[in-house]
Amino acid sequence: MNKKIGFIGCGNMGQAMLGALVNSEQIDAESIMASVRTESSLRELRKKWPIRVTLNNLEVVENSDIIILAVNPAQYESIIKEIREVITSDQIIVSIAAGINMEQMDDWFGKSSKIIKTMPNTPVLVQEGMTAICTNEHVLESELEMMTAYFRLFGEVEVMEEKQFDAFIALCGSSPAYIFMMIEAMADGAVKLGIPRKQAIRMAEQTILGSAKLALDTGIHPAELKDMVCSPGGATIAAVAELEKHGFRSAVIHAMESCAGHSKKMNEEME
Ligand SMILES: NC(=O)C1=CN([C@@H]2O[C@H](COP(=O)(O)OP(=O)(O)OC[C@H]3O[C@@H](n4cnc5c(N)ncnc54)[C@H](OP(=O)(O)O)[C@@H]3O)[C@@H](O)[C@H]2O)C=CC1
Ligand SMILES: O=C(O)[C@@H]1CCC=N1
Repeated sequence: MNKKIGFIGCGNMGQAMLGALVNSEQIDAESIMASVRTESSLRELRKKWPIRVTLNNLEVVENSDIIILAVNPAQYESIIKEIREVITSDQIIVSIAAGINMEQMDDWFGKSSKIIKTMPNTPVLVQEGMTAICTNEHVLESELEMMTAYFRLFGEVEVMEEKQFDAFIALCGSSPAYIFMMIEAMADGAVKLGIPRKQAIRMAEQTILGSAKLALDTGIHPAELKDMVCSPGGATIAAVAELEKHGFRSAVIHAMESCAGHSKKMNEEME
């Protein structure tokens, strides 16, 4: 855990990863450097995190062993073309972008750079992330092991084939948004039923956390856990019937298809 880590771009996802690294207390914050585009983001970063910050992307490259590209997909091509001359063959480049494949990145780098493609999610900030990871052929097995260890600081990590990434984005990269919508909707329902908003949000959050933990810790299939809540002729099955009537599960499945489809389309548009 003694590598120098650089972030090029450090917004929502970059700061979730940065926060996890700093909070892990296994990485010296002084060994982390991040660049952003605007003065206002630079000031904000400097205020929030005890790391080195800059507006110069090349300075990040020159000061890092591992370089995380945490800009939006539309910026990838220009950033890669900006930094490729100063990247050396032993530096590791980490992509976190949706919709950009490794072949495309190889092409933009135009040389044998070591690329690790990942898809993290925002729960990495609290070390409960779920990250998928794959590499190009220039990354050694030992380097993949090292990077997996770094990603474990963020939560769970799984090596996956690149062709599964669009589906993984729908399942884990984007899904915190659906879960937060669920929390918000449950809180709205509770407010409608007379519970104050703040209390309702906290109770909904704890219930979602507890349900996920119950499923993970027991290994019981979610359908069975659902059945265990539904007492015969009881209140829960009335709610379940209503959710089915409004296509709850179908809405989730279609949303995920749309998410994965969009990610695939982004890939095609970049080619
Ligand atoms: N948000 C999420 O939950 C997830 C996002 N991702 C991926 O993470 C990446 C970033 O997303 P997200 O964090 O949401 O985006 P944000 O818009 O929050 O952050 C983008 C960052 O890039 C910086 N930036 C833009 N242009 C440049 C430049 N030329 N040089 C240096 N920095 C630049 C911005 O700086 P400034 O503020 O100064 O403009 C900002 O810090 C995307 O590729 C996305 O696909 C992956 C998984 C989950
Ligand atoms: O919305 C996006 O495209 C990114 C990828 C996963 C989460 N946010």
